[in-house]
Amino acid sequence: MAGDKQADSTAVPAEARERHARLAEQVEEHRFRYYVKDAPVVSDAEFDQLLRGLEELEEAYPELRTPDSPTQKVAGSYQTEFTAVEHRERMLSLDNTFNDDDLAAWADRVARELGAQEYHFLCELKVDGLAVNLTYERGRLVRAATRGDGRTGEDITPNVRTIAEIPDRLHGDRVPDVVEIRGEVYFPMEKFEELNARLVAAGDKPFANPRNAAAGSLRQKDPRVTATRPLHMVVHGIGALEGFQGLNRLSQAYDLLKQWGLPTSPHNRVVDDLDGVREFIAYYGENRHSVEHEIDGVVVKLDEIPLQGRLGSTSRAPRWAIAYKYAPEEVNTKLVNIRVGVGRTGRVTPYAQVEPVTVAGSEVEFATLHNQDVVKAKGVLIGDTVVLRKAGDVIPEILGPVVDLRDGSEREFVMPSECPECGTPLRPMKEGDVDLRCPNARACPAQLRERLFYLAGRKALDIEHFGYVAAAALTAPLVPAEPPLRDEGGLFDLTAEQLLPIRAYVRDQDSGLPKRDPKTGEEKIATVFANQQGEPKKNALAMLENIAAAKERPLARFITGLSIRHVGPVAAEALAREFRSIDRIEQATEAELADTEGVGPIIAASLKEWFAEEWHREIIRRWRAAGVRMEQESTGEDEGPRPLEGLTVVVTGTLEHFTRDGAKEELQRRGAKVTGSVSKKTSFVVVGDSPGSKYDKAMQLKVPVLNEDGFNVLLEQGPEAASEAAIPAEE
Ligand SMILES: NC(=O)c1ccc[n+]([C@@H]2O[C@H](COP(=O)([O-])OP(=O)(O)OC[C@H]3O[C@@H](n4cnc5c(N)ncnc54)[C@H](O)[C@@H]3O)[C@@H](O)[C@H]2O)c1
Ligand SMILES: [Zn+2]
Repeated sequence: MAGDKQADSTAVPAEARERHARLAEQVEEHRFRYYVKDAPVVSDAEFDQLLRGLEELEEAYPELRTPDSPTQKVAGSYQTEFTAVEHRERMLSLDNTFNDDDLAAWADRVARELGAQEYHFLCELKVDGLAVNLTYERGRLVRAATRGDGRTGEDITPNVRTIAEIPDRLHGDRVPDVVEIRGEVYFPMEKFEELNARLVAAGDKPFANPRNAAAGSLRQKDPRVTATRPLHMVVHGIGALEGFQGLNRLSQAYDLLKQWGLPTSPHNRVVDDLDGVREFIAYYGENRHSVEHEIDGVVVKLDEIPLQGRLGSTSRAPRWAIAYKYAPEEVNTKLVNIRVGVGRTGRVTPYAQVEPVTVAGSEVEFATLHNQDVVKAKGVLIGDTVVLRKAGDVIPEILGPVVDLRDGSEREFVMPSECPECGTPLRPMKEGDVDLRCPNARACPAQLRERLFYLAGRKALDIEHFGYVAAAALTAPLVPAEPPLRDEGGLFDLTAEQLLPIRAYVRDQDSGLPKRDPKTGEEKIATVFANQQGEPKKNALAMLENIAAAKERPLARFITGLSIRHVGPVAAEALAREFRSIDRIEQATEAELADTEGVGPIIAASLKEWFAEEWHREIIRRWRAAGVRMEQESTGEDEGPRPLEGLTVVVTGTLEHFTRDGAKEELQRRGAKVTGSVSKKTSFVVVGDSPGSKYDKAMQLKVPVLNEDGFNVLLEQGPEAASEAAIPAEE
């Protein structure tokens, strides 16, 4: 074999030639799975890597760059179930860059080619969907096709007709004889989970991600199926154009497309130079998820259409445009196991343990699965290769399984019936709840650990040097047998002597599991608070000091730290503002709690339930005995007169000079009570723009209504003057 190749008169080593052939075959195979089956088995990043491998070989050995190399073609041409149709004008792909240097090199090339000509860059979002070509003749949609190999695509006209935002007829009288419109059909991320759930329930294969869902939904034999899918389109180019003159700028052409009724993108921007492009790239890098569709990058185009022609195209991509790709947010990895974790309110949630992968800059080993219904709906099996997505700061999630890689060894997840940490049978809190809970709230080591960690965390008491490992060590040590904390009550009584003997598992905060030594595989156990001489570690002393200092934290932080269901920092603030001490919250009636703005009936009921538990009240007593006040500090500014004492005010709608919270604060500072619903007892309703039903209710009940001017009168001159400034009730 090797001999044969050497006999070949070429300079390409046999090994390189073989590697090229192998890679080319792989690329073709993956393209087939991606473009025809709508079910790729590798991530885009892995695919791009293979393609780059080919390109690098061809750089080194240009002879390998034959016209039928996958690097020279737009995808491939395949036999499919659809009728083949020729595009009038070729549909091209785009050259990619992944960094600023390559982008600058492209811009330099453009500058060199165009010399002294003036030109602009048109920045667009790179929509992650599938490319479609719409042909309109005399304003009527006559054909829609996929890109195919760029010359010949698949006829999907009946399918495309089911997409509501694609017009059957172009509006206006100035429409061309013939125009090809290029764009991207996409599937909205927020509908994706629902679709997979439906498919799985019907026994069909789920999609691995929204892009495949778009392609798979559009490329249906039966257009009635397509019609049930929430597909959308964004147009981003023009192909053939007949009987129409005078298009000079692509950005202006888009305005025209918009007038014709086509769905153009609201995000396009024309900029003068590369710095403008960089700004656009940076902006959408930050705001990638504020857009209605998934994007995988930015497309930069030369805006001047005649100059585009001067730069021309290669066999696969225009030279006048370039795609800048963002770091991928999706990777493929193996779903090693599905475990369940117990949260601080006892909620038991399945989570995925995957083979560790790096995505969006961080290593991921765990992904959320929410509850057992979500696991079912996603159609994932333990052992599957899955598509994992990590978008920005959001917790990593699993999009879907790569069904085509199953080998039969995968197994279904079964929700355990008992708490993994305390063995208590799990049950829903209320009938009909999807979530299962461990009802052993007080003694379940997982719940106690999580509650304590939250109590010491940023949102609550913010105790430095009190992390997850400490929370676990204090509540469930291996030594001593009796843990220093049986619940949160003893937090402020901890002493150095209690800490010193503690030996405990070093637990991982994401999974709650003991960490393992990477070398031996054994679970890590540590003397958490003492050094080798048996003296307290610096951190341990600092922790104790910080615990003592935390006694002075504002009331709201204590309320937050109690892990009362539904009571987060916002509700805690509202409660602290209104009631000013933990005792008054305990003594308040459910109705009084519910009537507090920012609280409402669900939280009110939850508070009542919480205070009904004896051991909960004991926590408060012990904290108080340790010197914690849990009362709202009166600051200097709060000491002022309280001219609005006794009034109950509702604020609704948008005010011009106050935020809603700002308005509330002004009222409360003057002693008024602010509530969320209008009743006969309401003294005033302050209305801004678009006030809605509360305004109607106030009018109905003849409660005085104040606009922003009236509100200022109330703040500055008091209730009597405000009554006169009220909007008269309609008769
Ligand atoms: N995972 C796999 O197995 C697999 C296989 C094949 C291809 N792929 C992926 O498909 C992509 C390659 O496809 P490609 O050759 O179409 O290149 P591309 O997707 O990188 O770029 C070209 C396409 O971008 C689209 N596009 C989106 N927004 C646009 C805009 N504003 N202006 C112009 N065009 C816009 C157009 O449809 C155009 O055809 C890569 O992301 C690759 O990873 C993946
Ligand atoms: Zn438990």
